[in-house]
Amino acid sequence: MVGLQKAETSDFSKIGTKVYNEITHYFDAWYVSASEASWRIFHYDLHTHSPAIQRLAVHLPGQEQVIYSEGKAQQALQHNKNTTLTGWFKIDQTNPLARTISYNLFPEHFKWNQSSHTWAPRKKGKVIGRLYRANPAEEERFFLRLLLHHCPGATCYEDLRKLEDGTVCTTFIETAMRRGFLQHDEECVECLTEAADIATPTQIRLLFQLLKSHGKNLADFPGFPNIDEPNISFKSNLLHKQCQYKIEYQTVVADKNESLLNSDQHHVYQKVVDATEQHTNTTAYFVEGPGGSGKTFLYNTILARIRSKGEIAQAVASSGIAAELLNGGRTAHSRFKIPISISETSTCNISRNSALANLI
Ligand SMILES: Nc1ncnc2c1ncn2[C@@H]1O[C@H](COP(=O)(O)OP(=O)(O)OP(=O)(O)O)[C@@H](O)[C@H]1O
Repeated sequence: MVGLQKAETSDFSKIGTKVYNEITHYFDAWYVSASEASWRIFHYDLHTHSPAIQRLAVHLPGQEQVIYSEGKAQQALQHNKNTTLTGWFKIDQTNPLARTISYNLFPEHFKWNQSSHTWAPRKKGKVIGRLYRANPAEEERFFLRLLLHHCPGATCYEDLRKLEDGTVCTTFIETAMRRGFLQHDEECVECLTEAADIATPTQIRLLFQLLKSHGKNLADFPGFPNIDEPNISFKSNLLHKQCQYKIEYQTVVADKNESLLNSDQHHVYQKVVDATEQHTNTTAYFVEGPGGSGKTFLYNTILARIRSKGEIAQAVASSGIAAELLNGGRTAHSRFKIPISISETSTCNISRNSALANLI
């Protein structure tokens, strides 16, 4: 389904000198495609979520979130309600079945009542539980989260710190260590694997820094690459993306489309493809034709042919809508960092050793 597309009509030079209401601007110039319009007319779901997910609080004793109006902090504290975690401790005190289920699996068998802030046995529906994320740098909270995955039946925080022989540890870190949850660095591997899927590059760099500060490297964990390898070559993300086109697929597309080109299209196609083969040729070609005459089809055929040779072809257009129609297309402003307000002396904002400079 084609999503919402914004037709830009405003005068960008005025941004900053007058009040710019981005939301009004968005709705005023809102383009609804035919497929989206029919989707909305038939009231199809815009998004679904299956199975439902119950988010589970993970907080240290007395550190749960309390929401209060200004000046009513004391009252809010007195009437503080259970969180999903303290509610789990409570039901474990009275319900023998609840005591057999760990916190992360609890929503599959028990239902959280949002108004009474209590758990009750689930009668219908499939719901899975997800504990809020904790950063390893938070230490105690991180290890509490770890213990909550493995220790069913806790009726208070102290129970979570209890060892099998009844000894109560002073911290969650100590409990996790003594119960053997950290023996093989498995938690670190899990943490890195999870980070690879969901963390931002900054968060990943922080994790890497944390590993280094403990004298470890990725290569210390099975299945992770040794990034100290001297011969390893790193491509920038930009370059990497451009090299990801599958040559076989691009060849099939180029061959198929080439056979369909009409004589005018074929004439331009041959000229441009021949020019790309001579790498010193810097000729600019302009293709003109009425709407629907096959210009975009021609561009995509040329792009596929160049990419089928393992070479890089940058597809750019002056508007987002036009760029969408080109395979791997971007707006020229975005790709080449062209300033929005330009003067005679404007230049593209590309620094010398950047990934973009390298790509170009
Ligand atoms: N040689 C061809 N063989 C088969 N289909 C073609 C050919 N050329 C164009 N088409 C088809 O014709 C339709 C219109 O072509 P296209 O979108 O490329 O035109 P355009 O000139 O870029 O239009 P506009 O200027 O409105 O963007 C598309 O569905 C395209 O796939």
